[in-house]
Amino acid sequence: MGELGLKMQVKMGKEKERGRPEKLSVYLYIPNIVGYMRVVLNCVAFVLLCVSPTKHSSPSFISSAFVVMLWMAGALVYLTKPRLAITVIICTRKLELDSFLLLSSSVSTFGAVLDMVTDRVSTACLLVILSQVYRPSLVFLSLLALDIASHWLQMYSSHKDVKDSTSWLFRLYYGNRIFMCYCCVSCEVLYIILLLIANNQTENLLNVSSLPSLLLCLLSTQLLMKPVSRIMDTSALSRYGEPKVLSFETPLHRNTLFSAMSKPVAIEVYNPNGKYRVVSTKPMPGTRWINLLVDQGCRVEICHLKKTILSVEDIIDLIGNRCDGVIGQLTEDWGETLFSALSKAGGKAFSNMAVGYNNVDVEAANKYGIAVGNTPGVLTETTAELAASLSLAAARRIVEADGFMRAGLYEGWLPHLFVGNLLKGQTVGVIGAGRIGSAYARMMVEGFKMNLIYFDLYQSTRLEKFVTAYGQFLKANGEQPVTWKRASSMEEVLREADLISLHPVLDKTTYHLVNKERLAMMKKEAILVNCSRGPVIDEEALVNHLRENPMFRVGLDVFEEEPFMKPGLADMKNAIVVPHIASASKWTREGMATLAALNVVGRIKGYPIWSDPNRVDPFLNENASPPNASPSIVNSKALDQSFRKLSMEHIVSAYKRTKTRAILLDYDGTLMPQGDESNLVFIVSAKSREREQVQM
Ligand SMILES: NC(=O)C1=CN([C@@H]2O[C@H](COP(=O)(O)OP(=O)(O)OC[C@H]3O[C@@H](n4cnc5c(N)ncnc54)[C@H](O)[C@@H]3O)[C@@H](O)[C@H]2O)C=CC1
Ligand SMILES: O=C(O)C(=O)CO
Repeated sequence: MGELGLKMQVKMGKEKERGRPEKLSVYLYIPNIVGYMRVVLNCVAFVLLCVSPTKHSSPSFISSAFVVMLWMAGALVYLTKPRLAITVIICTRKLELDSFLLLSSSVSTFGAVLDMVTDRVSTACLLVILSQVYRPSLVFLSLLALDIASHWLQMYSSHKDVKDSTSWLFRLYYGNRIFMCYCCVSCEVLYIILLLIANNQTENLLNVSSLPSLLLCLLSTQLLMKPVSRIMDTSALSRYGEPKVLSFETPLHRNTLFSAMSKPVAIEVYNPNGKYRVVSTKPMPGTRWINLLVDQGCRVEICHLKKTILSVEDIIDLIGNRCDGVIGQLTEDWGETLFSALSKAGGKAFSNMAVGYNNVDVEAANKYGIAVGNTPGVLTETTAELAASLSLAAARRIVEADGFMRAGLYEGWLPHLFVGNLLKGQTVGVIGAGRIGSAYARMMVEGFKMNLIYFDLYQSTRLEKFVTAYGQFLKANGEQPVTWKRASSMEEVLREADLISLHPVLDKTTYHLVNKERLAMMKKEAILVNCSRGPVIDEEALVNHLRENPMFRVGLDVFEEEPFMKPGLADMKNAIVVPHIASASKWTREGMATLAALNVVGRIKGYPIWSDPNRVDPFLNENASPPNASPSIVNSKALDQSFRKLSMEHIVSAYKRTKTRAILLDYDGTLMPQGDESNLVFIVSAKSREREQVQM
């Protein structure tokens, strides 16, 4: 650990310069200094005593008794620990008390203390005997004091709180069990050798009638107990599916020296010495996002608080007094208070792990110059697929039928049993035909040959072209062609469609977009699906409508006051309700985490903003490094007006200067150079929603 300590010490010294809390750096220094003293003393002891071991007559009765007591205590703890761990695991699995599991493992404060105490008992036994059989005994007693002090201090600072993948030494130590084992037992082995040397000079080691020999045999057994108990422990934990708990890659961060003893702070830290501090308010799927942040020099802190929705106060605590960026969740209230706290902590970026950002006060972020990221594109198809699933489940009454079967009510096929709606040839209505709305429309048109009617503030020519082409294809094959219509009002969609799916953003214009009056306009047997945001529907009005119209069905992924449902909704057989899982596919969630992380680090490092948030594939390719850009920053214009001020003249002169190959016209008003000199592309403000590529 000595060299590791040095590395940590040097890095922490630098850290201090960057303004980390000094308290932590000091704590990290102490164990390392103590550690070095230990190494030096070990060497002195070894040389001194190998050269001229002065055999002490015989250990006094008191010290022998002390040694035996220590040994017994150590052995007892070792013998009971694996069993204790297994019992706790079984109980916690049954009772779902994960915190207990954490407590019993060696990454919790309690588990780590237990670990340390048993180790120290073992070392103490040897050192006390050595101090009796050798002179000067003071060396051994000092070694014992140092051993205890250094391990105790280390536990509350760097010990097991390290996953610095950039350091070859840490990788070797934490990634290689054999090397780690060697480091852990080498001191004890050294002491045993000393004991053997001393005993060999006078008596037969196997002479169990002599007290030192007997103790030596017993102690050797105890040294073996450590690896044996570890193996039992690890295999027991992996059998119960929690090998991660014992892994050194899942450290608990202890950010203050003593408060950690009573209340472990549930923060997982990666790359503790990273230059930029990025906090994630929740653990997010996959590890790529962590690796990408670490590669860019970030210290990543992941909050593991059991609470599902973090309060503003919780997040203020997480931000602390130095934080460069935060990755947050759509359940959190990112307003003036949090942006002000983040700004005070030196923060530059926040990203929602979501495409929707109605939980974020973008004006407040602008005020503090903080970038707000979101995660478009990666969840488009996944979300559309859930909307399609809810549409089918509602049309064919799948959930009702499933409950019927499970209740043992099925007595045989009947002509009227769970009759639902055929989708083919009917009209699908889409409100908000953006990325997800369009993807959903294509699925329903192509998959079920439905006609399309949509309402959006913008024309979706690409979607229209798709339906036209598909209609022509069907016609050419002798089938009834599908049709499309862009409605001039939302009411038109409500009146005409048989199945309506809501995909707008949530803002002032879409709040209670579907209310009592508009529900009344819909067909009595229509199906309504909502995978956008709960408040787009007046949920109370919906419950009444469902009650009065039993053949009207809904599929809801989102609710007005999540996680709650309005009274009565849960009792409605004509409602299918799922807990906001529309984007919940593994690939998508991992991709969302990646985009959110890259948004934050991109802003921190001053990278440009990606030209097209609808085409984020280059960021999601796991086999290549992502572009040095923030994939999607929603307030880019407000943060950097200069992008917008560039005129066509600038573009043309830039084209001539740099041999730009193409210009992309985009609706969102940002102007961003992308690519390298030889392949420069500008994104130019334009009124049209559709993108055109103009070859120059
Ligand atoms: N349930 C879930 O898990 C998920 C929900 N979402 C929600 O879906 C929303 C849409 O996501 P994307 O399609 O990626 O966004 P998008 O920006 O591509 O599409 C939103 C569309 O809504 C339209 N719109 C805005 N105001 C409107 C109005 N008053 N009337 C009609 N249309 C209006 C916009 O013009 C735009 O075309 C997100 O904002 C989010 O709230 C997104 C992903 C997953
Ligand atoms: O991305 C969003 O907006 C969600 O609702 C969760 O995927």
